[in-house]
Amino acid sequence: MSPGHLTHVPDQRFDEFLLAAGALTPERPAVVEYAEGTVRTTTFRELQDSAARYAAELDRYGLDIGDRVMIVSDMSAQAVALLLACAARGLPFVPVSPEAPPERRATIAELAEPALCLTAASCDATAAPGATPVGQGSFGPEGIRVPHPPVPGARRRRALAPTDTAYIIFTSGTTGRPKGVVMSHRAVVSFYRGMLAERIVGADDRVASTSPLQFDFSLLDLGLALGSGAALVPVPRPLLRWPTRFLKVLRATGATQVNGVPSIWRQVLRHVPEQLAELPDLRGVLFCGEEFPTSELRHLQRLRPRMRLVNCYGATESMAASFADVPRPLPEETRRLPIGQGHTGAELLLVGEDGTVIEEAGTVGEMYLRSPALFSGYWADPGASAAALVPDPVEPRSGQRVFRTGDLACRGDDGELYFCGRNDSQVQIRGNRVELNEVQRRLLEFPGVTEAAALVVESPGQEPELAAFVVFDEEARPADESDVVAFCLRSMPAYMAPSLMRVTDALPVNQHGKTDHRKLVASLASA
Ligand SMILES: Nc1ncnc2c1ncn2[C@@H]1O[C@H](COS(=O)(=O)NC(=O)C[C@H](N)c2ccccc2)[C@@H](O)[C@H]1O
Repeated sequence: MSPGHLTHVPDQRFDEFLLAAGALTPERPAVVEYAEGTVRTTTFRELQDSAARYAAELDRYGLDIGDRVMIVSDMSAQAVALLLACAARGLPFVPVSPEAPPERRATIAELAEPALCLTAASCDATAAPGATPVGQGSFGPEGIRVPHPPVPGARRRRALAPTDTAYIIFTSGTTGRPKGVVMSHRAVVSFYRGMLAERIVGADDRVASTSPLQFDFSLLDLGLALGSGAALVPVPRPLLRWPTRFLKVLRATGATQVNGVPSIWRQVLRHVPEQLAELPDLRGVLFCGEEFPTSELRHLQRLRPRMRLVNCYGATESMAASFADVPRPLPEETRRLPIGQGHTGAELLLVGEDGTVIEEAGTVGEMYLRSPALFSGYWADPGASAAALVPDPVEPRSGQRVFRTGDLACRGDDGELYFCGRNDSQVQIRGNRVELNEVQRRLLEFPGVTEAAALVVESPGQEPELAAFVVFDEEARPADESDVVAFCLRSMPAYMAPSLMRVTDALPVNQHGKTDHRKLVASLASA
């Protein structure tokens, strides 16, 4: 966008944006689903009708603008219709994956206090422990069923504003409690518009989505597909683990674009590269969430040299921040991928420890994001919100807030930004955010554990792994390592549970008295 030139486009709700392009072509496919060998298509007209039916059913419960609806489901045509219905009624949706353990769902419900918790009729997620039946229900092709509906409260709102909340995504939090990222209709639609300016897909594309609904990557895929008048192809999560079945879904649905974290390609590249090379329709891949190992990226490029590869960088606090095409072919000397400088309408700044903006190439700084797509704040956490949404370092007097990403980067000679890691204890496991402090706190809750450490172990060509070390009280009988892992899995998603667990007599400390992570990692090698 040229400086000073703002095109006037009226604010749209999340659902209005997503249905606008398809309204011009109502008979075209909006969602293409694959189940047990059959492909089922939902047109834009059918999707709009389903959303309208769900919205009318939601009206029965007398909910007010801002009342939350927790949705436990994988991505599907029905789930998309329900997201659209909630948005049309100003009801913030809180997406939770059926894979999330019941205790995690209970924690999110405790924090978000949803008026309704609707579970997809097709999924057998067990009820969260201690959940009261009020507001618990299901949704599916037959509609919404809530056996014990909530009693309507007094209405406090008259009309929805663009700054009202479209959704809240709960992600790993440093305090050991999930953090709720609150995204407004204006923020999400601003991001979607910035993303569409990158021309990643067109109306004839079919965008395969491989992320769970509770990961905002799935919402990016939804906006990229429907916003472009293209079709969304939800890839059934269980099939992702089988490379041949994953490719079979792509072939059967005619997917032309595949979005996902880098690790979804690992097994395909390892076991069935020739099948990937032969896929007839695939012409684009977008990845995000963590760095794509350059060796694997080169392999992918060799197999499909004409395919466009887009590196998407960003955090849930703005859905994403930038897009950068991977150079084709990737030069041999390339060690780091460019992440771009901010999508259309957004700007990534590099800021030094002294708070000044860094312009020169080669100097590492922390990325701050200026964007209309910034989140409203963390749910019920004004302190964390104020620490993340800070005064504009270029002109603090303006009152404009920018997002402190916690990510380090440096500018190349080409002016491009290159990711250089984090400045805190947040790590990415298979593209998912993990706060090591949250894992550590959970380990310390295990009966008898007196000390705990969680860290990430990285080895070339392998996925980063979570390692954990626990020390038991002398009087306590040390538990089996597997019991400690199971204890973590009860309250956290699988990607947050340590895959390397060690019971040890003591944690080594360095000269500052801090846990010596290097020695812990070395102890794994010697074991
Ligand atoms: N392309 C990258 N290279 C390298 N490190 C990265 C990259 N994309 C994120 N990250 C890292 O992941 C962190 C964000 O983690 S997160 O909040 O869980 N969100 C995500 O990972 C997904 C993110 N919301 C998203 C959703 C949809 C499309 C793009 C991005 C960033 O702060 C970075 O540290």
